[in-house]
Amino acid sequence: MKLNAEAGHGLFRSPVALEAWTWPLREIGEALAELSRQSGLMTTGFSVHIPPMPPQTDENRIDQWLSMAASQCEVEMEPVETTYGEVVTMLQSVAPALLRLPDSDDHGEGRVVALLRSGRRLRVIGPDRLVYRMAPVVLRDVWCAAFDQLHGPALDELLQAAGLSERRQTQARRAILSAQLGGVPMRGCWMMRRAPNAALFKQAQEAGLPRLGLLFLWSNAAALLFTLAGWRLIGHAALTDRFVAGGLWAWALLVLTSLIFQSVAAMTQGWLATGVGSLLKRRLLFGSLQLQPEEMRHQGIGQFLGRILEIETVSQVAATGGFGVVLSGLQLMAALALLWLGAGGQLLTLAFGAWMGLAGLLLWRDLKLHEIWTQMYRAMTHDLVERMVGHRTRLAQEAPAHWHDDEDVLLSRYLHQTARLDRLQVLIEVVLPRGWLVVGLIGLIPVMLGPPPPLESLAISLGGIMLANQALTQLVAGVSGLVMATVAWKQLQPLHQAAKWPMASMTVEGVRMAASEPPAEVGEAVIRARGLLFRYGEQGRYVLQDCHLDIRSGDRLLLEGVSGGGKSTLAALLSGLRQSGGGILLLRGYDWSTLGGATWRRQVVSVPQFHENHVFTGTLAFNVLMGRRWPPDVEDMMEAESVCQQLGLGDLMARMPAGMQQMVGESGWRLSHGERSRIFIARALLQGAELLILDESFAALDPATLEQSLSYVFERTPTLLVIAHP
Ligand SMILES: Nc1ncnc2c1ncn2[C@@H]1O[C@H](COP(=O)(O)OP(=O)(O)OP(=O)(O)O)[C@@H](O)[C@H]1O
Repeated sequence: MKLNAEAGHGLFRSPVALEAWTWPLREIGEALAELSRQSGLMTTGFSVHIPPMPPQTDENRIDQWLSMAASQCEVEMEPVETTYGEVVTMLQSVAPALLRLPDSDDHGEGRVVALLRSGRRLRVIGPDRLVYRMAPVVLRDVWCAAFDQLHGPALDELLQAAGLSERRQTQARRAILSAQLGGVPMRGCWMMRRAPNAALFKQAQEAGLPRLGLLFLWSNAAALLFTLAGWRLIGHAALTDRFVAGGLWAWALLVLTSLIFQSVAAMTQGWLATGVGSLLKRRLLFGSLQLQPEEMRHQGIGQFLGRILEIETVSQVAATGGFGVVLSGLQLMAALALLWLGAGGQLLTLAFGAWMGLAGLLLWRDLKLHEIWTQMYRAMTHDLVERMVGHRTRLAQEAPAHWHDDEDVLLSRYLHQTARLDRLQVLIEVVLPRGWLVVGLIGLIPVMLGPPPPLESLAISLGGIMLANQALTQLVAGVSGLVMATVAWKQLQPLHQAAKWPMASMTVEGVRMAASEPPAEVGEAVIRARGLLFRYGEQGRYVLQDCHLDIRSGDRLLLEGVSGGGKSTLAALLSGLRQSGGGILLLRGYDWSTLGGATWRRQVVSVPQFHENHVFTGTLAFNVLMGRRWPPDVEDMMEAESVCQQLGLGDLMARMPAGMQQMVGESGWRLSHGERSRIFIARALLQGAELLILDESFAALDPATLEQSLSYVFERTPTLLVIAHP
């Protein structure tokens, strides 16, 4: 197949075969590595080689392979969906991206396009690492070829019969197909982004923040310079008593130019604030998702909530405080220059330097007091949330007279600290800027006592004193904001640090195994455990000791034992939610570090006990299809509905007005204990794992529903381990 792509950077312009600028599907990992290199998103010098993907067409597995390849290349691939009618618009903005073409080439194998640049001319990277340029419609035609071929022939006949020229026919064909198929969803595109755990500065660079910062600095400096020039002009005219029309025009022009620069600075400030805010939020949200559930529990929900609230402080106050400080820095420099040039000379400049030193000391003290105050404030939020969560226990356990004792102590300490902080704030916000005016005027007294200075240099000194006062006011406001943001940032450190951890562990071997190995044959070893050891914490007693276990494909096992005997702990080890403290644990012959956590957890799925599991606020479909690619396609939805029906949830779905799209969870449709436990089972079944572990999942079901659900689970699961009490 030949298409009108141009090779190189315009070196030659002959039509190039499709095979030259598209990659075989099995080399999708290599295409991704090359794309991340050429787009500049991968910064490490060494070359990454991703082995060929085992042959397959399953979208989920291709997704998995891509995620693995992306994690090796410091990027993240996000699936993008569009519609037939919007393909060209999407291609013009989606790069860097990978596009999977329908399996229609001569070898019956799918192909992939590595889209490097979007715009009016697309640039794609071929397997020879050369860049090819083409119009968006060329790629559109290739991507949509399957649809066009389906509907095209009948249309072509009609257009030929209409007697249109060839060019008009092509245009009319595209327009009619767009109108007919405009809403048809198009999948198979993945947008490439820098991984959220990449260095913060790199992400800021990508968002163009340093450039915006420079523009902000530059426009403010220019605005200040033009304002000072305006003052100079008008001051000179006033002192020499020489007002001329030309001078007034020049002054108006200077003021107008300064206004223009101020507007640019204000606009840039807005863009910067939004950019910094969204960057921080994205980063910290990613960090919070990286935390282990155990860690969150250890910190408590109150501490966690307090931290989340701090995100808002950092993103809002850091930006506004930062702008204030930058602006005041510029004004301070200008004020120092004026003070030096004016009648006050060295003495006044030194006095201002000393005053700045005092300001620095007070602001440092402010930072320290603020830190203590924020810790108290967060401890109170933590305490309040914990008390709200456990208020019934408190009502039952404590005498009414003592219900609020601890709160009173916390509150009085907090108020004491607040009063100290308020006193310091008065000093900083009121005394510091106004006090300087007094000091500045006193600094001029020696000048006034000597021979009278020229009026112009006296005016410059006065201008310098006023400007320094303005700069101090600005500085105080800016630094106060920065102090708050610094303290909040310290609170957010655990989230920020967590955002630097490597993403969900995916190894080449693990993904290759998941993508290529056929399901285990009946009787083949799935799990092999030898001498497993486990205890909670460093000091606790061993919950599992010298544990041996073999699970083979096709097994239906029942695990019974005394309460607290370690059954759920074993399930957590087998499903990769916890790591054993010793012994050997193999999944189909591979250990944890070879397979990587992501593959392990896909192969063994566990439904934990009721209190450890969650129905999320979202649709029923979302809750049962969480283990699959989202958004789901029609087949996923049909399968999910059928699984729910088979687990006896048909009645519930019939009662729900929106069926599978009904909102469930905290604020949605209320579900019974038994309904929730079957939603958990459906979620696990739909993940299609090799081994399913059900931990007391049937406890809330009546005998008939239990039998129906159990026989369906038997039917669908290759290997099953059920934990139950006798
Ligand atoms: N997160 C944890 N931190 C510390 N100890 C724990 C933790 N989870 C469980 N344990 C302890 O480990 C032991 C085994 O608990 P596990 O939940 O595995 O038992 P089980 O056999 O599943 O019990 P049951 O049949 O009552 O559900 C118990 O003594 C329990 O107190």
